[in-house]
Amino acid sequence: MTPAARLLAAIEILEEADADPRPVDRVLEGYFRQRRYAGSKDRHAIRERVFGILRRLARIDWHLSRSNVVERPTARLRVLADLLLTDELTAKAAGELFSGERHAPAAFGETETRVLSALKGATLDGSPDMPASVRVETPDWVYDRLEPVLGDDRDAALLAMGAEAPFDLRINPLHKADREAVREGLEKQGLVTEPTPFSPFGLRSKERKPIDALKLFKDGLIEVQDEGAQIAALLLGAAPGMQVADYCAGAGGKTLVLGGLMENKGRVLALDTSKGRLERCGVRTRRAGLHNVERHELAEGSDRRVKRLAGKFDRVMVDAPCSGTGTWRRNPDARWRYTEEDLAELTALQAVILQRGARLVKTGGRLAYVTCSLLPEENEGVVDAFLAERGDEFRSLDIAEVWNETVIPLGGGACPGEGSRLRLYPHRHNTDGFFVQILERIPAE
Ligand SMILES: C[S@@+](CC[C@H](N)C(=O)[O-])C[C@H]1O[C@@H](n2cnc3c(N)ncnc32)[C@H](O)[C@@H]1O
Repeated sequence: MTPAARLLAAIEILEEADADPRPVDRVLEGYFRQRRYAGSKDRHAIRERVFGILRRLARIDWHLSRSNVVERPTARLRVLADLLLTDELTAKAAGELFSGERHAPAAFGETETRVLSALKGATLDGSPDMPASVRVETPDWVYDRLEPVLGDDRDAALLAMGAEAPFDLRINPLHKADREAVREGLEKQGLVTEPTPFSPFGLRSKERKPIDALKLFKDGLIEVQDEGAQIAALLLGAAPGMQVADYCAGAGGKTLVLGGLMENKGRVLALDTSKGRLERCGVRTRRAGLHNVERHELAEGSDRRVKRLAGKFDRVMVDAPCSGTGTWRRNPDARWRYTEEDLAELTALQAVILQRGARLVKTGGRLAYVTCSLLPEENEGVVDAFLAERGDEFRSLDIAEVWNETVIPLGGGACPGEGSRLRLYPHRHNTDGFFVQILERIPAE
């Protein structure tokens, strides 16, 4: 494909993504499935442009709105503005790409020509009057809420959220494979990795590569998983012989860690409301060689089976649905998916889910509340409200103690958590943003 054809593809994908509620990754997959002629270099360049524009969206739109020419930016205008502001192309060079020839974007219309002259000489980050929240690509309602948790670190955290995430893999704990041997095996397949600093099962690559065709993957030895998610799962302390519930198991990212640590002894009950995700969880647990994972699709409202299981579990993971503000590195479009109004709905759901998960914990058992959100409302807000109501039954554990007693030692020196809470951030830990708090059902005197 020519550079102009790649730009046309980026415009089409951005248009589709605007009208499609699915994550942009899925839109890209669908687009390329219908265009098999696009080679790997084309796909890479198109993905870079689309993801790059999404990572720069607030700044691009700010420049466009300041031009006073357009009310609502279109995909074409965003691509054009990106060429001028980021690639710093001249109007003439941009015009050569928007040539209107076959497979190239149509030639500029009147509005676009006016935008070209309004943006002349401007660069993406070169305007001192750009508001701070725009500079770090964050909706105002999120930016304001992060001040109390991140203080002076807020902009550094959000800028780190704008970078591409490293490609983290996890070795299956069940196989007790030597991490170095797996690392060497991957290197022979052309994937260079290094051990992650905290998780003893993690390997990290700077390069993102499909692993589905690798024997190590097909044999269930490796999976893709951010190191932060690995840490969150490890901190629950699942061990052989335990009864463990994974509430909100989804496609089983954390289930696989819990089941692997339990060496197929005891039981993991994977619960979720999504049938499709639980099916994917089944495929993954089979590939991982786990026989002790049972899956159950939760009924809407209160679930009869879960009710009967009250007080039966040694460990319960509540990996609650959330705004995903901690995952913006890999889902740049997620920044703009949720609104302030959605937050109230999410926190109400999280409170209900925490209550339901808590019901399953036996006396002396543990409950992990985990989100991949940075927002205090979804994290300590939910746990504090729960403890205010049920503080006579549950107490928070000191996160450093939990970290230190984790059966499989975590690396990276001292626990980066404080008090009862662990917060992981890309700018400090090079993980996605995560929140973890571990509660214990108070044993009888
Ligand atoms: C953060 S994701 C879980 C990710 C998963 N634990 C992993 O590690 O791959 C949250 C999950 O909550 C599920 N969910 C949404 N509403 C729920 C509810 N009311 N009860 C239980 N699960 C729910 C979603 O289907 C989604 O799979």
